[in-house]
Amino acid sequence: MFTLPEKHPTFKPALLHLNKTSFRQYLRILTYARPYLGRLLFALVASLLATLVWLAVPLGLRELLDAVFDGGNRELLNTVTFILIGLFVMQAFLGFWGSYLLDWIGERVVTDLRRELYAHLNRLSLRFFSNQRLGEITSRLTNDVGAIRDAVTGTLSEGLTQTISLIGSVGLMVYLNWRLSLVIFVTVPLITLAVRYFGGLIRKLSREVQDRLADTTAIAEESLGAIQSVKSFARESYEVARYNDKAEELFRTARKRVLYSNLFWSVVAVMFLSTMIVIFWYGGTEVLAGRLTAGDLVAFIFFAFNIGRSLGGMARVYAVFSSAVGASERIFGLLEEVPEIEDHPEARPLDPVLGAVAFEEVSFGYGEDQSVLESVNFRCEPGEIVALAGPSGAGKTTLLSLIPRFYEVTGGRITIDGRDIRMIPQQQLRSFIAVVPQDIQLFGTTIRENIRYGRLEATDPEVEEAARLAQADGFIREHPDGYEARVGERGIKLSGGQRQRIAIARAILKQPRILLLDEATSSLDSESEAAVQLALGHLMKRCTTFVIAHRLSTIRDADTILVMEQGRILERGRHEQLMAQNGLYRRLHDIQFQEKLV
Ligand SMILES: Nc1ncnc2c1ncn2[C@@H]1O[C@H](COP(=O)(O)OP(=O)(O)OP(=O)(O)O)[C@@H](O)[C@H]1O
Repeated sequence: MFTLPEKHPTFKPALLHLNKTSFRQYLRILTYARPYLGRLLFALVASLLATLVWLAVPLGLRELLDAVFDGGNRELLNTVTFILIGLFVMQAFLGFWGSYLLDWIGERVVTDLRRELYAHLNRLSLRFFSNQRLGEITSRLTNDVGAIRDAVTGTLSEGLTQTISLIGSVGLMVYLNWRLSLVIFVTVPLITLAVRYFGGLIRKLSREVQDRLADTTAIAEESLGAIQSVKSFARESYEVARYNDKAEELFRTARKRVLYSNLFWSVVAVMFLSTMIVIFWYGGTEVLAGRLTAGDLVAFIFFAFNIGRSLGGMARVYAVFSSAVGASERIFGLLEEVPEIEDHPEARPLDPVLGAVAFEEVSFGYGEDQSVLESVNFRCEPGEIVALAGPSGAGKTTLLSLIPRFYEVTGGRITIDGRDIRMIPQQQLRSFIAVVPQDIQLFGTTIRENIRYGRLEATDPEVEEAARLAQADGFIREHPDGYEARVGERGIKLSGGQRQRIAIARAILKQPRILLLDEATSSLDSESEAAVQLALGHLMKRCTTFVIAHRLSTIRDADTILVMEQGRILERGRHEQLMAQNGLYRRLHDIQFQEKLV
C-alpha cells in the first residue's frame, strides 16, 4: 500500500546561547526585510525622532514648572504648554508611522517566509515526510514563523529606541544633578542582574513551552487524522488520555513560566519603586537645600521612569530576540533540508512517451543498512500489464514507488523508453504516471475539483466524461448537489468503491502512459467491484500498467506476473506458466483464491 510508515520526531529543540551564531541567525532573519529597506529606514528614523521628542518632554515640563513656581511667568507658562502639546502630537505622529511601518514589514516578512517555507516543504521528498510528525511541521509554519515576526517588528526598533532613550535619559539626569544620579547608578546594576537571572530562566521555559505545545499539536493531528481507526478500536478515551498527559505537561511548564515571569516583574517593580522613593526623598532634600528646583526634580523623576521603561523594553527585546533566534534555527533548519530527489542538470523531457519500463539490477533500501529490493531485473513493453504478487512485505509497493521516483534507487537503474528516469525532469515523469493507491486521499472540496486534480486545466465536460468512463457519473448525479457536492475530509461521505472510482476518474483525466495500481484488498460488493473493474479496464487500455494484484481476474489478464519474495523476483511468467511451475505462485494462488476456484 502507498502509506507512510510510523513517524518519528527528529526535530531537536534548539538550545540557545546568545552568541555570534545567534546574532548571525538574527541578521539572517533581517535579510527577509531587505526588499522593504526603504520602509524600514523610514520607520527607524520615525521611531528615533519619536524617542528624541519624548526625551525633550521632561525638559519642557521642567520649564513649565519653574515658570510657575520660580518666576511666576504667565507668558512663559502659556508658551511652554503650547510647545508641550506640540511635542506630544509630534511624538504620537512619529510613533504611529514608526510602529505602523514596522508592523507592516513584520507581517510582510512572515507572509514571505511562510510562502517560502511551504513551497520548500512541497519540494521535499517523501522520505522526509515519513520521518517527521506532521504536527511538528505545521507548528514551524505557524508558531515559529510568528515568533520571527516579533523579531522583525519589535527588536530592531525597540532595541534601538530604548538604547537611545536610556543613554539620553542617563545623560540628561547627570546634567540635571549628578549626585542624585548616583542613586540610579546603584540600583540599575541590581535590576540588570535580576533581569539577567530571571530572563535566562524565562527564556528557557518559553522554549520548553513551545516544544510541549508542538507535542500536543502533533498528538491531536495524528489521532484526529486517524479518527476512523481511533473509533474502530474504541480508543477515544486512550487518545484523550494521551492528549491529556501532554496537555498537562504543557500546563506544568507554562505554569512555571508564568510563575517566574510574575516573580520577575514583582521583583523589578519593588526595586524600581524603592528607587523612586529614594529619589523623592533625596531629591526633596536637594530642593530644600536649594541645589535643585521643583522643575528639575520632576524632570529627573520622568527620566528615572524613562530609564525603567527602557530597561523593561530592553529585557523584552532580549526575550523576543532569543525566542526568535530559537524559532529561526528551526525554520532555517527546515529550509536547509535538501530535497533528496532533484532534477539532474541535464535532464530533459521524454518525447514521445511510449511507456516501456525496465528495471536493471535495481536495489533499494529505506535506510542505510536495510535492503528491501535486490537485483531486480525485468522489462515490459508499452501497453503491457505487469502484475506483482507475493507475500506481504515482499517489496511490491516499494517497487512501484520507485517508478515515479518517490525514492531514489540505491543501485542499478530504471528506464522508461530506454532513458534513465533520473534523466527525465520529475514534473514530466510524474505527469505521465498515474497512481491509484488503496488508500485514496480526497481533498475537502467538491467532487468536480477532486477529479480535476488529475489535470487542472480540464474543462467541465472533460471532467464529466472522465467520471462517466470511470463509472462514477451515475452515483455523482444521484447526489442532490451532483458534481458540486463537497467531499468530507478524506472523502468520508463516499463508499470505498466510490472513492476508488473518483480516483480512477482522476487518473483517466490525467491521460497517463503508465499506471500504478494498488488493488484494494477490502472486498467491494460485486456490483461495485464490477463497476471498478470496468472503469479500470478503460484506463488500462491506454497504459503500461503495474498492478499489485489481489484479484484473480487481474492476474489472469496480466502479460507478466512478477512473483516477489524478500525483495527479489522469484518467479515470472503468465498465469498458466506459473501454475505449471508449482512453486511459490501456485502456493499463494491456491491459498488466496481457493474459495473462488471451487
Ligand atoms: N517508508 C518506509 N520506510 C521504511 N521501511 C519501509 C517503508 N515502506 C516499507 N518499508 C519496509 O519495506 C519492506 C517492503 O515493504 P512493501 O510495502 O514494499 O511490501 P509489500 O510487498 O507492498 O507489502 P504489502 O503487500 O503488505 O503492502 C517491508 O519490510 C517494510 O517494512
